[in-house]
Amino acid sequence: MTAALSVEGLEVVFDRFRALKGVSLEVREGESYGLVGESGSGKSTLLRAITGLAPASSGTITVNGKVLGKTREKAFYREVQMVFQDPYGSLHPRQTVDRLLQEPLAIHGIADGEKRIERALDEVGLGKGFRFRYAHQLSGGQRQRVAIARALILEPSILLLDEPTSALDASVQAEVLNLLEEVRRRRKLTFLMVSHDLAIITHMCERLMVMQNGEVVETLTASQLIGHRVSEDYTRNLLRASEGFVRV
Ligand SMILES: Nc1ncnc2c1ncn2[C@@H]1O[C@H](COP(=O)(O)OP(=O)(O)OP(=O)(O)O)[C@@H](O)[C@H]1O
Repeated sequence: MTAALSVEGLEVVFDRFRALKGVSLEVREGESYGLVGESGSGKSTLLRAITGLAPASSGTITVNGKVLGKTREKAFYREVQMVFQDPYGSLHPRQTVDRLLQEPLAIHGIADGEKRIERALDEVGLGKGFRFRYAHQLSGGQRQRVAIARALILEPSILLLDEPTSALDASVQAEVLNLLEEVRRRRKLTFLMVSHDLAIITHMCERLMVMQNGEVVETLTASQLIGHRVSEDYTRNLLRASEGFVRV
């Protein structure tokens, strides 16, 4: 299978702090790939470097066979979209859902906006009734659905998901995770997903990478993690720390 996304020797330095120290990974087309590791290990920085929000000082990022340059061209965002952790911060509260969805369409000069907006709202389980509501009138779960609709509206092939449900209540979390999984299957999307919750990662992802201090510790399949067939003590400790998961 071809790689949808590959990262080779990626370095990110903030002032003199090396947040990523030569990270490599390969995500296959249509795969859902997880990133785990304790807080500060560089998971978000990796997603942000892919989208151009964090400065890569060296390394190569390839998306659908195309090596990215220093800056992201407009076309990149039609291939890759990101969903952030906090649906309160990522959507302007005083904008209507319609305006939030129109914005990327206008930037990319897309003509069949009406159809895309209706499809996206249906797909995320909100429907037309939500189109002229303001973001501040929505619950956290509904906001995250709008954020997902906005990510889908340009019909990307890759979604980068940074803890997409950790700001939500447990019951809403499951609904949003199921929605993401449905959308992935329907649209044959590739996911690269960060979560601190190993149960979520093993539920959603086929393979995963464990990170620590800006480096790759090991890569595993979900079933290796579930079966505790891990090579590194760091991963064993992560498993131990998520005790609920260990008991399963
Ligand atoms: N813009 C920035 N300027 C300076 N340091 C930064 C910046 N962004 C991230 N860092 C640092 O880089 C390291 C990795 O941060 P990152 O957010 O990628 O970790 P993470 O694994 O996603 O953690 P969490 O699970 O808490 O979100 C941290 O030490 C963080 O303080």
